[in-house]
Amino acid sequence: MRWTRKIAREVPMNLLNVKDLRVEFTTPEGAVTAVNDLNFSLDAGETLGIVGESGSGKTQTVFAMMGLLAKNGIVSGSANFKDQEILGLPERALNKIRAEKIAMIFQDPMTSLNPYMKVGSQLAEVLIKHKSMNKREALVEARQMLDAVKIPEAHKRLNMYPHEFSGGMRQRVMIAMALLCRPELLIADEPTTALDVTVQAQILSLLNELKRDFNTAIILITHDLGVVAGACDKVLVMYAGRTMEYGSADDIFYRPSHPYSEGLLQAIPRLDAEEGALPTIPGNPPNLLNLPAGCPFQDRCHRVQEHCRQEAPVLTAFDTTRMRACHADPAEILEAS
Ligand SMILES: Nc1ncnc2c1ncn2[C@@H]1O[C@H](COP(=O)(O)OP(=O)(O)OP(=O)(O)O)[C@@H](O)[C@H]1O
Repeated sequence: MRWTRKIAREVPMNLLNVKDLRVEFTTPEGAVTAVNDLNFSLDAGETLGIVGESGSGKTQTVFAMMGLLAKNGIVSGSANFKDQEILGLPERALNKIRAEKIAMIFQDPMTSLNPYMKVGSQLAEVLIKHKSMNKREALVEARQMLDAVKIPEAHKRLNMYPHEFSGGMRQRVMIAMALLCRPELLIADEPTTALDVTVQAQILSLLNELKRDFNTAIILITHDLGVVAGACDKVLVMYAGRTMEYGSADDIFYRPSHPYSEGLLQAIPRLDAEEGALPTIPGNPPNLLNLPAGCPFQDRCHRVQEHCRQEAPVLTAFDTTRMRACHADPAEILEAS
């Protein structure tokens, strides 16, 4: 009996399996493949960072899973959440999953909060609708959740409107709202981008704490590789809709094996850096309507070889904990890090 319990604790429960996820948009100029055969998985209580510059396909990846693609989007592949295929589920079933099992928070909390309704009523409404609570019970639970996300004087805040909160506090309210139904997965799309650095750090540390307390798995979407360092267990680096590197956060942060990850790392502001412009990766991401033959990163890659312009590298296991899509010698990149 004791042995069974021990095993149950040690073997993490697989929560989400995404296989060959592909998103194509039909546009007057032609088809745009925004997400190109993506594969990743997530265990209960684990945090995955999806990192890449603007337009790399991060948001469309999760939109596809959640049934939120624009009308001109076509999705294929598979997203298996707790042994249920969620791609292509009817709206009703998706609504239930979105309300109770997989919650989402975005960069701008005001897009999800009603400016004309007190915060307490908005939180309570979720519980009345999805947990069949009465208003009194719901307000008690709402206050407890505001406490959990460390909003001071939560009892007073219940009676305030969203505009009376600071940006960081509003993001905490959104996190509280997202966690009310105890989702098993929280998708946070650039949750700290609009906040200043100190508040950003507080929100990330809050997410870490909540993950531990509620055992919620998190997909954290960001363009800033620095954000994932302390917050994520594993990282998927995306470029032009494709996986460039996928592995443990420690590996990618401390020992990147892809030139694109190297570039993202160099673009992280460092406290010990001399003053001056932050290095960015020269050039711009390619036009998805007109991708070059070979590797999509070739024109911006400082390790480009002739081969890269002819043949797209295939995503291949590189060591036991990661995969990479690159023709360059990983040993050279590791040596430089
Ligand atoms: N409805 C649409 N029709 C055509 N192309 C679209 C549509 N929606 C998104 N795209 C394209 O899909 C690509 C990926 O977009 P996505 O929103 O996933 O990027 P992202 O990595 O999340 O970037 P950001 O950080 O700027 O949000 C972009 O090139 C975008 O222009």
